Amino acid sequence: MEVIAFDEAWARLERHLPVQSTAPTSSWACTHPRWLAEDVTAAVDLPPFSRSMMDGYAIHAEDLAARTPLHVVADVRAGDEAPGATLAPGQAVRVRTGAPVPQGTAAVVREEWVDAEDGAIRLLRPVPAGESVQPQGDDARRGDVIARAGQVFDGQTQAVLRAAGVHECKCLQPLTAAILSTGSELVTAPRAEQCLAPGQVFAATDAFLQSALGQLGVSVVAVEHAADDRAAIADAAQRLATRVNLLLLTGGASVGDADYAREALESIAGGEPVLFERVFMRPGAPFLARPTPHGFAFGLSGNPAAAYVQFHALVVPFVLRWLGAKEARPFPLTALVEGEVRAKPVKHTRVLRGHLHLRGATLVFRAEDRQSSGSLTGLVSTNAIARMDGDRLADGQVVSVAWTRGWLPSLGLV
Ligand SMILES: Nc1nc2c(c(=O)[nH]1)N[C@H]1C(S)=C(S)[C@@H](COP(=O)(O)OP(=O)(O)OC[C@H]3O[C@@H](n4cnc5c(N)ncnc54)[C@H](O)[C@@H]3O)O[C@H]1N2
Ligand code: MOO
Repeated sequence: MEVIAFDEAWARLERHLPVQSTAPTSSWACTHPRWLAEDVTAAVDLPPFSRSMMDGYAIHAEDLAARTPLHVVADVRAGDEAPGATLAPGQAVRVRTGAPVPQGTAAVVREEWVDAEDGAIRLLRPVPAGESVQPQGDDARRGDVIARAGQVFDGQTQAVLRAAGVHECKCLQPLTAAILSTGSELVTAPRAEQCLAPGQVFAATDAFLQSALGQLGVSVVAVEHAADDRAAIADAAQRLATRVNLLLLTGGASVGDADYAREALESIAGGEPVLFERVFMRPGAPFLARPTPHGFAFGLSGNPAAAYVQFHALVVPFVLRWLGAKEARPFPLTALVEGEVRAKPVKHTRVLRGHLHLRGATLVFRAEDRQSSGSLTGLVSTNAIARMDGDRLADGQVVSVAWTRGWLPSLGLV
């Protein structure tokens, strides 16, 4: 059986990225994150007109240090049209934040900097030219590129596109996924009164697979379980692979006589041959990948902790690239190791589960104490994985890492 290096596994995945179709996407409807398929240009100037950034008075260039009263000739609110007449020396126009300023405005002097009395204002201090005025097109001019292909299309990008008058853009289509956990020992829908029979375990893995895929905007349309039955697993794999883009099969990926994942993935009609079935990574060596007619199928290890590192180390960056995130790659960040980590010398790439946090301004990774593929409880506090290629990481050494818990770290919740 061929065993390939971690980097070779990623290289093969990259070479077999499915081509995802694009779809027009509204900037006015709330969606899960997607990725832009094309550069986007502003349809209007942003802001569309020169506007006041303060409640105050628009004044002429000759009056920036005026000592004599300025006559207030108009009053403009946000939503009003700009006054038709050009501002002349000696005049002021009362403006509210967001209101268009008249032609001839050199600055807006905020209310706190004037004495206003009887339709006139007196400056309490000189005002620099340009003060509190945002010129039309200051943020972007019509035709400027405001977002690029490969950038994320989420609420933040939608806000920019809307403001710049872009109501629709092209994004890559979102993906659908199915999870198929296999194993006759798995209890998948416990009732309150039901305990484990001898030899049984509660199915755990689909929980984090489903929630992490959801955070990537992948809709998980089916979560199924199959006993260790060759035909049942193959049938479910075929049915699900026809229905969704991404099939994640867990369990039965190893070499035992009841390990049917490879056969099941191979029997999916069409597509290309299995890209790999075993990777020099620990945990997570039994790891299958196969392009299918509708997308892709992975066979992850049955051990939940091994499936977790396989998923975050290779499946997540692959899915992100497939979704259109051009920059996605395994272990994209670096951190300093906190505490020494030692392991048996093997040619495997080890993937450590651990915790990323800030020490001052430095990102620091602390490995969980228990790294065995049989230990799952550490996942409650795990928020990252790190790559270890030798048998030792010294305290303070730079290590490549990946977040595994999305936005939670920035809230300090984990
Ligand atoms: N003779 C060999 N045996 C094994 C090898 C090997 O190279 N030669 N590899 C070992 C390694 S490494 C791993 S990892 C496991 C992976 O095996 P499978 O993918 O076939 O996984 P299973 O045997 O189906 O299950 C392993 C373990 O995990 C439990 N499990 C499975 N699914 C779930 C789930 N959804 N939730 C919770 N727990 C689950 C299952 O009960 C087993 O205890 O193979 C080694 N063996
Ligand atoms: O690859 Mo296995 O996950 O080490 O137990």
